Amino acid sequence: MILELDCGNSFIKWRVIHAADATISGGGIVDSDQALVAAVAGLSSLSLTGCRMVSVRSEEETSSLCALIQASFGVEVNVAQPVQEMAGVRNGYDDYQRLGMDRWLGALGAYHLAGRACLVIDFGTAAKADFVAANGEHLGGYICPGMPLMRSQLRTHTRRIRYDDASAERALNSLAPGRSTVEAVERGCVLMLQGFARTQIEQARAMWGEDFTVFLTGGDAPLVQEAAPKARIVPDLVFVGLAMACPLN
Ligand SMILES: Nc1ncnc2c1ncn2[C@@H]1O[C@H](COP(=O)(O)OP(=O)(O)OP(=O)(O)O)[C@@H](O)[C@H]1O
Ligand SMILES: CC(C)(CO)[C@@H](O)C(=O)NCCC(=O)O
Ligand SMILES: [K+]
Repeated sequence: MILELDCGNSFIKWRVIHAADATISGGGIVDSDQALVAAVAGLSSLSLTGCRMVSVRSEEETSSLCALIQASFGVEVNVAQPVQEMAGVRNGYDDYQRLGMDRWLGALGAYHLAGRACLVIDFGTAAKADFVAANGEHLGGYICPGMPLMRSQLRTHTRRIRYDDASAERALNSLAPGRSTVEAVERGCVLMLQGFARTQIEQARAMWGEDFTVFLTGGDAPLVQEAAPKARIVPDLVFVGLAMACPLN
């Protein structure tokens, strides 16, 4: 069994797959290293043979999590590293090491799945878009605040925007003009994300006509789905790229 980890800025997504056929025997989302170890250890009949990880965290945080995994489960951790080119995709950054590894693996996974030009839009703590041309050239992308960051900036920098998580969730049953603070903020931020998605799709269309595939991923992808009706929602897109970047046997 292989432990797969996607360490984002706010959450760690994990899953355990069987090495032979890649069937999934467990997975989840946790908000700390300790919660990760507890959740993985709680899987029945766990016998890990390896671990692969992508991290956008600092070197220190990443190596301390690797040490914890090794101490807890006795497996080496294979951490995905930046490269200029892999699986037919060429990194488009001036300095390829600066491109976020979650973005790079998402682009690898998408191009592998689509086999043609693709646009990957990932709605996590940050929202990001990446363009890969039909010949595998990564053209670059965009980064902007995701839902959690937009929300918290408004809450932090205004005196009178205050609401709890439960009312935030209720506010998203519609996108009609808000009639309360919580509705106005939550729906306004969702419309920002949808506008981001629509603009990227327009740009892809200007370059590629209709010959491209849109992938939506990240925890907040469902909020944007209606703005991208033809998109494929692939929650585990980063894991697809991770398996390509860190093959284990
Ligand atoms: N089951 C879930 N657990 C945690 N967050 C969730 C869940 N479902 C949806 N979300 C939402 O997903 C968002 C976080 O997305 P994600 O986990 O992709 O971010 P991240 O990987 O930490 O960030 P980034 O990829 O930008 O570094 C939050 O806004 C959160 O509310
Ligand atoms: C943009 C984030 C924070 C999204 O997780 C991550 O991909 C990252 O830290 N990237 C490095 C900066 C860049 O991609 O240009
Ligand atoms: K991530």
